[in-house]
Amino acid sequence: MTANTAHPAPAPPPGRPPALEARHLVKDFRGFRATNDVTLGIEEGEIHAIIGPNGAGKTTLFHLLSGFLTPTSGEVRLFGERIDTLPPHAVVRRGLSRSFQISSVFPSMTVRENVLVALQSPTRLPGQFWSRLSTLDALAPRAEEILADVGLEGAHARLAADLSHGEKRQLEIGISLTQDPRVLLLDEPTSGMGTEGIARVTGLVERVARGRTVVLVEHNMGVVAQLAHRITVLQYGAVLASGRYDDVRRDPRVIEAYLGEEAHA
Ligand SMILES: Nc1ncnc2c1ncn2[C@@H]1O[C@H](COP(=O)(O)OP(=O)(O)OP(=O)(O)O)[C@@H](O)[C@H]1O
Repeated sequence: MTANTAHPAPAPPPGRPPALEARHLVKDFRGFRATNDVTLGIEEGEIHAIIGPNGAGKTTLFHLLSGFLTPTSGEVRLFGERIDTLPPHAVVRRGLSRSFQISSVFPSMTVRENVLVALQSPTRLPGQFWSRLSTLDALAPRAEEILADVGLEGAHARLAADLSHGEKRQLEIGISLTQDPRVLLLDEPTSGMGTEGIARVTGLVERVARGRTVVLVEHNMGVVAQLAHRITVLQYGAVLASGRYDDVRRDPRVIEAYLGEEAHA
């Protein structure tokens, strides 16, 4: 398996801070250290995969990076600005959006309604939870655009409950895009999918990554190899290795800890 050659890793803009940065992040849960001194810089325009065995701390790191958990110590910075002290909605306003491993889709609404509700969420229209119909009309073209971006243009009138698992993931990514994120965090976007769904969502991530920074947790190493410019391997909450896919997969510590035989392929 070879690394992402379709688009080379972007060169970090000189003098600019990373898009997303963790500095000495620590998270303790009642004495258990789930995140152990994680320092990590993700450059603007990069697709960065976070991998590691079950329980390695990937989801906890995601929660910390997106403001859903407050670190015990350390810092998170978005384009140089500290965000670890901000609530999640304030982090979204600054340009970071995430999708969830647990579905965030409203099943009893249509696909289009799900996107419209997200478009008029309080993070976009402060002080209003449910806007007037005229506002909904104004948002309709953007909703159609997002549905086309995620390949659901033909499904806008269907109930979200009736979507396939893969289509739900497409819709979740669409919902994340309503916030116009500069940095998009995707938690296991291909989990539970067959070959066809994996190929569709991988292509979708490639598309939405254009002009954005994407960080994803992903177990499927084929997907990681195809998408990621750089990867970070977590083990016991700490960074075991971080760098270009081809370099990291040859790191003997990574081979021993995680990749196993696949790394020799
Ligand atoms: N709220 C919590 N309270 C106590 N322990 C927690 C909490 N959240 C996570 N942990 C523990 O922290 C460790 C890391 O969990 P985390 O879910 O971040 O790992 P992961 O790499 O995402 O795992 P998986 O691949 O299975 O999703 C695990 O041992 C988990 O039991």
